[in-house]
Amino acid sequence: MSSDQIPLEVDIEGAVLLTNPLLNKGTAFTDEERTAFSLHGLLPPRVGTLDAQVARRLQAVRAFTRDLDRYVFLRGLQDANETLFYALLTRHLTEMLPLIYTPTVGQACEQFSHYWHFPRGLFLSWPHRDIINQILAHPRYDRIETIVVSDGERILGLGDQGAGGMGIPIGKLSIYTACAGLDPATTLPILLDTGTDNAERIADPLYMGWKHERVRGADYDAFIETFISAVTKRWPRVLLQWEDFARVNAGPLLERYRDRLCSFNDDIQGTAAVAAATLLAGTKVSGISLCDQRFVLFGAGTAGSGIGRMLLDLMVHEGLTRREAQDRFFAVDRHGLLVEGMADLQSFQAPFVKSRAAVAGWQLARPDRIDLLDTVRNVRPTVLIGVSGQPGAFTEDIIRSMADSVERPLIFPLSNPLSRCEATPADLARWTGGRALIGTGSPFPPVVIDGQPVTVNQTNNAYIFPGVGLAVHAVGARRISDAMFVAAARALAALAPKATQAHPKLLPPVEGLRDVAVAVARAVALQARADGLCAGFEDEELDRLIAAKRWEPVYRPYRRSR
Ligand SMILES: NC(=O)C1=CN([C@@H]2O[C@H](COP(=O)(O)OP(=O)(O)OC[C@H]3O[C@@H](n4cnc5c(N)ncnc54)[C@H](OP(=O)(O)O)[C@@H]3O)[C@@H](O)[C@H]2O)C=CC1
Ligand SMILES: CC(=O)C(=O)O
Ligand SMILES: [Mg+2]
Repeated sequence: MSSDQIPLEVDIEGAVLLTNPLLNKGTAFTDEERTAFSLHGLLPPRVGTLDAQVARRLQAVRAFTRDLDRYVFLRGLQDANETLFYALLTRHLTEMLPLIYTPTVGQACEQFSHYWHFPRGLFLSWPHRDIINQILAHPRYDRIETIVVSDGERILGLGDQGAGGMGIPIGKLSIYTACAGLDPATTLPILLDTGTDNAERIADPLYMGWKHERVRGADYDAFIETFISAVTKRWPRVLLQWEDFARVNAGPLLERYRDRLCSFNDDIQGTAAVAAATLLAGTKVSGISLCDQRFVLFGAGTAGSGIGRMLLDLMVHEGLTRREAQDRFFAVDRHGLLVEGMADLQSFQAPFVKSRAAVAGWQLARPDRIDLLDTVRNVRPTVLIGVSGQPGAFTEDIIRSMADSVERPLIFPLSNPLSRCEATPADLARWTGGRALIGTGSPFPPVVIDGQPVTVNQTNNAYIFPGVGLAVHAVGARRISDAMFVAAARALAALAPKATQAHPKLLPPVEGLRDVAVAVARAVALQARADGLCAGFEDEELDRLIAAKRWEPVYRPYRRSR
């Protein structure tokens, strides 16, 4: 008998059972179960199947005209019946992912206080900072193994959404379950509500968060310390993913806590790994090796610095000195190319700052500032990566200039959601005569050039974090090293479909994300073992360990607990 057929002991009945999303089966409760759990009369008489339920909900999702309505419907389904929600998601991943994740989740975070109808996850707010231990102590959280936490300050490229940022931890954890197969009963989305500086949210009478300007500095740090102390006390082996924190906090929080609990920052490390993987696959198509590329990074913040650091490490690993690797790297931020002596340089940007001598002979439009176009004209990059949240920043001039000096330019406008992307794939394809190898953070509508479909790779960290989490739980990793993310990147790059046509795919398709999670998990687990971060295991045990952590969205039979 497979584990899915072993009856589950259930101790609730009637309407209470039907309103428990982890146990509810809706119309799929069998006649025997309806008798055993006092469900007769509460459901229409005909017993249904999961397949029929999926078909019904798919029809309903498709009947809406607006994606935000589809999102609200799907969130309602998740709150009513998680098995059905995940069955729908996993069977129609390509169609559902943009609805529960980027781009739609961006709009959902902005509108959070307007469509909200049912609690999910935990809101830990500054006014309740003294009772965090008490809140976490509830037995309903006994099984928690994975947390995604945000403070809502940098939601995608949409800035501060305050409490509405909760949409992101919910969405990320849905991907953990759909792709990595983590049991939803073991996941917990958390929003740390330390106020918002978004004037629109504060002015909104329906805003549900703490209406107060953001707590900052030492008070903020003390709040996070209280939170982490409570988390590590309650769940010493938990995996915690930091998500969508502002630039000022993202890096420092990762560094402060990565040795205190098993945690990583998805925007820094997950994004770096997916960008590196797409790029490694791209080097095979362009024929230019990693160490021969010239990189321009637009947006030297959280994601940008993570991508930059991983690429530097990879180039050093391939044989360049750190200096040589840095010489191939140019980072443009809000005030232009990062050059020594500039105001507002951040310590995490240090590896990417150019000396004045390095840019001395450059032709510039203005003497006081080196913008992206100047940089592209002078560097003649082979790779252009955007993580700035600035729509339209990759202009026609910039892209045409880049395409003049490289046959297959690698262009990755990674900012989310669609409205924040640095350029549309259609424009990139047009301005480069279809030669660009394109990666975007969110899924775009298909592009056709000269009658040929142009591949747009969805270079999103959803290709990485599910596999990392699966590995952590499968082998009981205590901590997460940068090398584990490099292993994830290499494993993903190795899955790139063989490049046979003019518009090759650099990443496996989204419908393959479940297999990707397993392949990434294998590589990450092996690296965790090599780094001494988990107990030993035999190679041949690994597939079994991974499979044992995978929950499937199927209905198990129930019997009453005695
Ligand atoms: N595809 C993917 O998987 C991922 C995509 N992203 C996307 O990347 C974007 C950035 O995220 P993240 O790095 O965390 O955000 P950050 O705010 O940390 O970084 C953005 C950087 O861009 C800079 N910037 C702002 N305006 C300009 C401008 N006009 N020109 C050049 N630089 C500018 C910012 O400077 P300043 O702080 O001064 O404003 C900041 O340094 C978001 O849209 C996010 O959705 C992020 C993670 C994963
Ligand atoms: C994808 C993601 O993590 C972001 O845009 O922040
Ligand atoms: Mg993010």
